[in-house]
Amino acid sequence: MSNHGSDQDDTRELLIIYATETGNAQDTADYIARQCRRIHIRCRISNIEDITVTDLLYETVVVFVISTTGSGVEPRSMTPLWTSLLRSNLPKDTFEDLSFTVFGLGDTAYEKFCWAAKKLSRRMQSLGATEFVERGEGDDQHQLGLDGTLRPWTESLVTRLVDVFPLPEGLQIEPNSRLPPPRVSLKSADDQKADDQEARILGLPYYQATVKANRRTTPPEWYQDVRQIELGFNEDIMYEPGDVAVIHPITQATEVEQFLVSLDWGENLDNPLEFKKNVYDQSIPPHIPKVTTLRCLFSRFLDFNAVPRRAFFQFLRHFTTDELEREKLDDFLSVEGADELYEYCYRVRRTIQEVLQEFRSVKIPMDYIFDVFPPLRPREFSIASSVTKHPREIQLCIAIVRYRTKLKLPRKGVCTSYISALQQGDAVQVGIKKGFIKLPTNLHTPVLCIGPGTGIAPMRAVMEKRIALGAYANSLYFGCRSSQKDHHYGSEWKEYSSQQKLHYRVAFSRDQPEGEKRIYVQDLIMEDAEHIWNVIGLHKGWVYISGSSNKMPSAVKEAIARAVEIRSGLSADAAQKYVRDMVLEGRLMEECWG
Ligand SMILES: Cc1cc2nc3c(=O)[nH]c(=O)nc-3n(C[C@H](O)[C@H](O)[C@H](O)COP(=O)(O)O)c2cc1C
Repeated sequence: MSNHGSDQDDTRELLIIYATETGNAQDTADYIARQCRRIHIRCRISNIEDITVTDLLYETVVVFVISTTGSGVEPRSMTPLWTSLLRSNLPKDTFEDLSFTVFGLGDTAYEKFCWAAKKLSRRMQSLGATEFVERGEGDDQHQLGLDGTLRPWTESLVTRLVDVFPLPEGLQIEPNSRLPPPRVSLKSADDQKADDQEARILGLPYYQATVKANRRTTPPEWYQDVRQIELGFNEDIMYEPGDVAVIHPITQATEVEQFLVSLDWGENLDNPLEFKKNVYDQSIPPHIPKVTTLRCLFSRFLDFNAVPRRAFFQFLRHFTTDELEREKLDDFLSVEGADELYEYCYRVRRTIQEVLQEFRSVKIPMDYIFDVFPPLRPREFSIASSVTKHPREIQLCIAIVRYRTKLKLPRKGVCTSYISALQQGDAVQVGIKKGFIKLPTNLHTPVLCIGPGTGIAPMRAVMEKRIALGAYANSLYFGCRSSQKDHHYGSEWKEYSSQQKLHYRVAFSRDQPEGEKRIYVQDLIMEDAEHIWNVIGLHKGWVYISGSSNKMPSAVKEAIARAVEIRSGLSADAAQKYVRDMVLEGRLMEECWG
């Protein structure tokens, strides 16, 4: 990448390509574009699914923003480009004129941290592209959230870009504190009727469902509220074990009203509004109706219960009229104030709504709603049923997210709160997405499922389908705290095993007397080394691991390797390689979530 003089201003442009599964990479692309604006570089932003190898040949500078999903896998939207990039007939100098960098989004709690970004970076270099800024790795576990890694990395990107594209004469780097233009202009559309459209689930087949049941399966006093949700459809739907249901939450009407009243927008709640996009390099939530209302936007499209990003406080700084509030916000945004902001907001998971209740003099100009409020995101849940056993139905096993921090009110998950309040007969929009599980076509091939906690959901789908097809070489290892409180689908497992259709093992971690070692699924796997080797080694069985705990999959794979070592006579290293090879052969699959 050579230095460009100021006479080449038309080249002060780059392409940001994002690959996202749940939207964070798109937000990140928006943020990078805003930072590039400060140095007068124009960014075009593209979803990776719209990009081909040929498109890349026409680019000179590209910033990739790539998340990782499903245990080291690239987001689905990236698969077509990724497959083309892997073609062996691409010459080694394909991208010799291209400078690129990658910012990965990931979570260090997963074994394959930022895997998709790493793979892409390596492949681009092997095809001749130059990595002009070292790859960045965003980590969900950072105490300041994504901002903790994204901000310093973007600073280094900006510095490098200024090096390469010196600022044209007369132009300065704009300070971060400058108020960006709003993403949209809103105007009243009194003569038109608002369309109270649902938020669509992007790029997926989606269906109208009716709630048939919403049952709490754990006792009221139990620490975790787990729900059995049954959704009925009046058409045939198709899904396979491992597939996930995507549900778009709707915020409760009273909550939306109270919030809009608190912003002084109560009088405009139902006034029809039209909006025009003002800026080319920032996104707005997809599928917003052409004529809408504040009520519709805050019920279905915008999230005021999210924990705010740092940029939110930057906007508040512009929109407060109170000197003391401004000082407080300046403190939060200063380098020295980072810890204070962490304590105030991130550690206790304070929400946008709660922050606004404290900064009372803030008046948000309505045109800034898409800048200040993040999109209300759909969430994914592994389906716990099979169409074979439950036609026209989807069943889910969901733990309602609720926990305490130092703040008085308990913290609640946005989507699971919506789900927990669903009543029989309510309508829900459901998208169906392919999961990462595949079943063996040969019914004699044994399967071994390990799904502790709500990780049991996709395993129930596997068992229902296998048993309905007459495949009885099934093993299930389940773990929970108590035989009485959270033994999900326990009676079904007992019945299948009494019919010799299932080898069922369960670890109740808290049922032992005080002081005794707690037992988990990995302990049972090690105890059952002979059975495990019989299934995976002698009969070439397939293994599925599923659960919400990030550390569990590696502990389970470790235990399987130990079992292999004990029974097969392989060395410890060879046994570990055996398990890694099972992953490569596609006979060990994971469906895990954070
Ligand atoms: C089901 C699931 C699987 C994930 N697997 C990984 C993983 O294997 N490695 C990793 O670094 N991060 C993993 N993550 C974390 C995401 O990469 C991270 O949350 C990121 O911010 C998501 O960005 P996106 O919204 O653009 O897709 C996973 C997240 C989920 C929900």
